[in-house]
Amino acid sequence: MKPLLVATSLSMGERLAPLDLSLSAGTLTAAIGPNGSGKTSLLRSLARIDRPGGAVSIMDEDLDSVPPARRPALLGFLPAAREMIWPIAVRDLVGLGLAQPDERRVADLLRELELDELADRPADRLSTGERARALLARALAPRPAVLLLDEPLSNLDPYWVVTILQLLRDAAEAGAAVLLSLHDLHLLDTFDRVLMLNAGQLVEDGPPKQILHGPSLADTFRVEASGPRWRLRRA
Ligand SMILES: Nc1ncnc2c1ncn2[C@@H]1O[C@H](COP(=O)(O)OP(=O)(O)OP(=O)(O)O)[C@@H](O)[C@H]1O
Repeated sequence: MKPLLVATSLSMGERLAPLDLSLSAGTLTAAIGPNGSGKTSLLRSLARIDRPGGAVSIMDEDLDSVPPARRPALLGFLPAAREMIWPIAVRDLVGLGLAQPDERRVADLLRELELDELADRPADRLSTGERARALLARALAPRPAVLLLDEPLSNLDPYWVVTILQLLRDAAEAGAAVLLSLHDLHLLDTFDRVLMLNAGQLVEDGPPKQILHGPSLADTFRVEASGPRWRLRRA
């Protein structure tokens, strides 16, 4: 099947070495790698933020030239930064993701993410995890073809980690391609595909079992499995 997203010669100066990448409908992909390895740079270059090189198309539409009103249907992006500058109400924040107002969609997401009671609260007065859920709801609102999410599971308690992973699986089953970055390697078996980055290079691309049990994981992360825990890799 033809991929939903096709990126060619994607790059971001010294932060990300040139790479080609495609993402298929119905798939959940995790980008992993040590701090500073290029996960955020990969996601931002795919979303065409920070003046990246190369080209990205979604459903054959070049992201650099789609009209702004078309973009929400193609791409949902969750940045790593969760700070809110404006005291915008949670309900309005979620609605910001939509090209057309849709009160029903906003209400459904507020309920699904248990934000109903916070709907009228300014988003800068939420806890970090509540704000993460509100920002994720904004990204999900237009049901974009591709979701690019920078550490959507950080700051979430276990209930919300499991719930959000299920929501993202539902989005994939409805036809989306989902790519997110994460640090918790114990969650990898939930994914269809794993991209492993190291020093701005894509060093592995494959199913989770292959990456988790492959030789480059310990070299990349400088840790190795020791029962259910990680320990520093032996020299
Ligand atoms: N705005 C920037 N300008 C220049 N270099 C940057 C910028 N942001 C990040 N970098 C550098 O680019 C490299 C990749 O950073 P990036 O944020 O993509 O890594 P990451 O894998 O997302 O890291 P983390 O796990 O710490 O969030 C790092 O060497 C970082 O210092």
